[in-house]
Amino acid sequence: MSAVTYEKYHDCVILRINREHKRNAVNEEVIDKLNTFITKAAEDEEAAVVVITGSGAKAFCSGGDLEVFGSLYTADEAYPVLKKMSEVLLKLFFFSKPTVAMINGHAVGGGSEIASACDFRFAVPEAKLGFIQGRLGITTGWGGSSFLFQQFGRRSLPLLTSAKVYRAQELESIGFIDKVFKTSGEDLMTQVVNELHTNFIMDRPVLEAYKRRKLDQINRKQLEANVEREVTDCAVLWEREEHHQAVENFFNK
Ligand SMILES: CCCC(=O)SCCNC(=O)CCNC(=O)[C@H](O)C(C)(C)COP(=O)(O)OP(=O)(O)OC[C@H]1O[C@@H](n2cnc3c(N)ncnc32)[C@H](O)[C@@H]1OP(=O)(O)O
Repeated sequence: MSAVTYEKYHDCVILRINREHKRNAVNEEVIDKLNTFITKAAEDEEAAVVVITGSGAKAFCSGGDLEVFGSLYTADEAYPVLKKMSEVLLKLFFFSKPTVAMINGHAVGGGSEIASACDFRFAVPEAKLGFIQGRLGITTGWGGSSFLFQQFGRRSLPLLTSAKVYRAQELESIGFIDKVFKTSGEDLMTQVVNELHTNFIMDRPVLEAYKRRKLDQINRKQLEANVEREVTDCAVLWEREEHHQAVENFFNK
């Protein structure tokens, strides 16, 4: 099965990361497929909204695949891989239609960065989200904190510096998550589509025009420069022993 699937539910496109056995961790195939499918969704005239989610009930995304990313040792090795994913998330951030992260379980590390690049965040009641990169001796490195500051302002810093994992309800109470569904389960995508059809004007040209108004507020060149600095900072921290030890600890737990 493909590492990411492109599914249609009426006028919604669902991009689903399909690596449940690794809690939907991101490897190179996920990066490439997300890139391809974001372009496909932009060209899809039926699609009004794009939803990103993970497969299974346990995780939205557990961040970078630590087996793949763990084999990168130096800053020079880490930089191009971090950069590649940051370019995909920039493309998602500047996507022409509204985007939703449907957080169906844990969203940690890079998973929280994907969620931060979306316009809206919905979650199941059991979902948890954390910018845990600090616990691994690194920072966000896919643009996640730049997207977070852009959308969430000064309330962003505590989420990053704590490196804590938060419950969906806590994040809803501070406005980072827009909607926590009452139940999870197999009909999750039906709930998402119902939510969109109840609370969104599902008229693609109208939604695209409002998305343009949002993006009009943003200095794209500045945000791209911020993301570049974030990638570089993370790559520099990457080669520290603290980081390599934390990755080793995860696999030895
Ligand atoms: C550039 C990237 C920046 C980053 O993303 S840094 C952050 C990297 N991510 C992490 O440190 C999170 C690691 N994962 C976890 O903390 C937990 O797996 C998580 C998401 C809370 C889910 O917990 P559980 O549901 O109890 O699942 P579990 O730990 O037993 O894992 C099940 C199987 O999945 C694997 N897995 C989970 N996250 C992974 C990852 N990121 N990379 C590679 N493999 C990963 C894990 O090793 C386990 O595999 P196995 O079944 O033992 O073979």
